[in-house]
Amino acid sequence: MADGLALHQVGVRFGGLTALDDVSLTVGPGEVVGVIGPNGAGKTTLFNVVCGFVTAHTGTLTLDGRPLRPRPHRLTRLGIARTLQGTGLFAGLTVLENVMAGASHTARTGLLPALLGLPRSDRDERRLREHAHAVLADLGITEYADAAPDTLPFAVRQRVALARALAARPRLLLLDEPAGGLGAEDVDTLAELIRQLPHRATDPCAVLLVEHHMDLVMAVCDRIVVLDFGRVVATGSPEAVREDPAVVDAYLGAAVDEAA
Ligand SMILES: Nc1ncnc2c1ncn2[C@@H]1O[C@H](COP(=O)(O)OP(=O)(O)OP(=O)(O)O)[C@@H](O)[C@H]1O
Repeated sequence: MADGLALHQVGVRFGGLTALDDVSLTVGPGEVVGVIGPNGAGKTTLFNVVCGFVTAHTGTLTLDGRPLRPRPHRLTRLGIARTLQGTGLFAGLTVLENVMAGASHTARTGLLPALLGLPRSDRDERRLREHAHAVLADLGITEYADAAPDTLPFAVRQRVALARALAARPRLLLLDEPAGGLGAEDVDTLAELIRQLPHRATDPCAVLLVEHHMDLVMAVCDRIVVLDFGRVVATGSPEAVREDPAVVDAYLGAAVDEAA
């Protein structure tokens, strides 16, 4: 069975409403895969299934061929990290501390030794701090290390949220609408960053990107999965998907509905 993440015929219902129906997709190592679709197509539900916020009623998930039953608090231990809509940064912590929190599961000592200030927790903290600094440098935001997140422009906060996710050294990064609230120039910078992720010298990772922003998806994805009414209506390269009549139909239908 293939390496990476795979969803096999996943279905989700909310009461009488079918949010996902028979959805299959894969994200292999080194791939950037995008999920797009009009409003209500099921993108957020799919993201939530992979994060473990929503349980699939039918179908299965696998990671490297092994059954995956995601739980939000256990994702990083599986090598999966995520960013959510908005930045979700801790307001009481500095940028550096937020990024350290992203990697804290790698610390060998638990909370108690840290609170008691035991030597091993000092070593752990120094290691986390150095790693967090390296990730900030990698993303070009070292200058904000000591700042409080809520004093920073939104685009920088987004980047800090990404740094926090990357600090966990994921093999797979899940991005939920990372372009939301960004201007055109910031979207271009983000696109460049996402494209690099699978090719980084240290800790390269695959990406599953759920996103409204078509230009971003077209610019960064190797493969795009198009959802409409909870079903996959097309899968392929950006070029193939752009030309696919089912995709044009899905978006045109949505545009006509909105106009009405
Ligand atoms: N917790 C829930 N309870 C009931 N219905 C839900 C719930 N979450 C989503 N839905 C419904 O499931 C369908 C898919 O919603 P979802 O949010 O996944 O779509 P989406 O593609 O992310 O939409 P958008 O682009 O507007 O964010 C919609 O009809 C939505 O109203």
